[in-house]
Amino acid sequence: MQRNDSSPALRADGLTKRYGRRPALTDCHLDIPRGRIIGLVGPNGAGKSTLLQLACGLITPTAGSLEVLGSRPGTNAAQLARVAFVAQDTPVYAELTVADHLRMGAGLNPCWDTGLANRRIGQLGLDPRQKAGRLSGGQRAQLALTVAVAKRPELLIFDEPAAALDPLARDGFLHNLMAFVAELGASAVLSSHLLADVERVCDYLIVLGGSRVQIAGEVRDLLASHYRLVTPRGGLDRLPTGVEVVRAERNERRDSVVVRSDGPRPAGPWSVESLQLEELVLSYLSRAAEPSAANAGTMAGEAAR
Ligand SMILES: Nc1ncnc2c1ncn2[C@@H]1O[C@H](COP(=O)(O)OP(=O)(O)OP(=O)(O)O)[C@@H](O)[C@H]1O
Repeated sequence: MQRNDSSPALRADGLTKRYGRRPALTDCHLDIPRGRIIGLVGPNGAGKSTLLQLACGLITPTAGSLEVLGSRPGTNAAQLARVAFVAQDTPVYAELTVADHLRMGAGLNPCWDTGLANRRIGQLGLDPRQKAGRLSGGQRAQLALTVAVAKRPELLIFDEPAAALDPLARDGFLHNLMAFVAELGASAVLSSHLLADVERVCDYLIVLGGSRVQIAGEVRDLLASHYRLVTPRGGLDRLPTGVEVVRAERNERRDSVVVRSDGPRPAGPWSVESLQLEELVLSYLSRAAEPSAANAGTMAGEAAR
């Protein structure tokens, strides 16, 4: 049941969540189109699970707003049916069999796709009579993915889905995730500490750090608008104007600055190096972790002083 609806997959406006006085998310703004696989990355305690739980309607914001597929999350059964959530550790019911999970999914979800669920279980080679508690970690993750996808949701939400899986199981899981998202024409958001996984499957990135969105955007655009300038030591004063310094590093021989700029890559007495996604993420996370940076970028020239 795919709706012809152009509202964003996720839209956050000043989204803030505090637990008591502890901020988990602070003044977050997001506007993410549909049809993306969104990678949500950030260090422990950055607020990733909090954002995903808000998106499922399991918790509510302290301030600001969040819309999922154009509606407030979890407000009614129809909205719940449009979103599938797989929590950390891909929970399944240990005493229920694989077939029980599918029966339960069919009973609880109005758009349940029995054909898809059975086909998947067959492809995975899972025995429908097997209790879920006796499945391997990889099989449990695949069962949870199957149940989530057979709902035929418009948005799939995964909290660290592949963290406990060995590389082969992870590879299979991610492959299936991409295939399902394409088959359903859905969007997906997954949090992960595994940047290589994010790089492989995600076309949109959110970096959370210190409870704030550090950067968000299409991966392709982010990689095009960020690069590293390298100069001999002391060369930072000669950076071009108009570039935002994300992170500056110097050692005895050279200065190196990761910058953001939407303009053309500047010519000058520096070399320009493209970034891998991992380097881009680490640059923002390093900046967020620096107390003096106050999470704000500096413009060219300021960084060198
Ligand atoms: N139920 C809760 N009660 C109180 N504080 C909480 C609760 N849930 C999360 N927090 C706090 O909110 C902050 C964000 O936590 P969250 O679990 O969202 O981070 P995370 O990025 O998912 O971390 P991790 O990568 O370790 O899973 C942390 O400081 C955490 O201690």
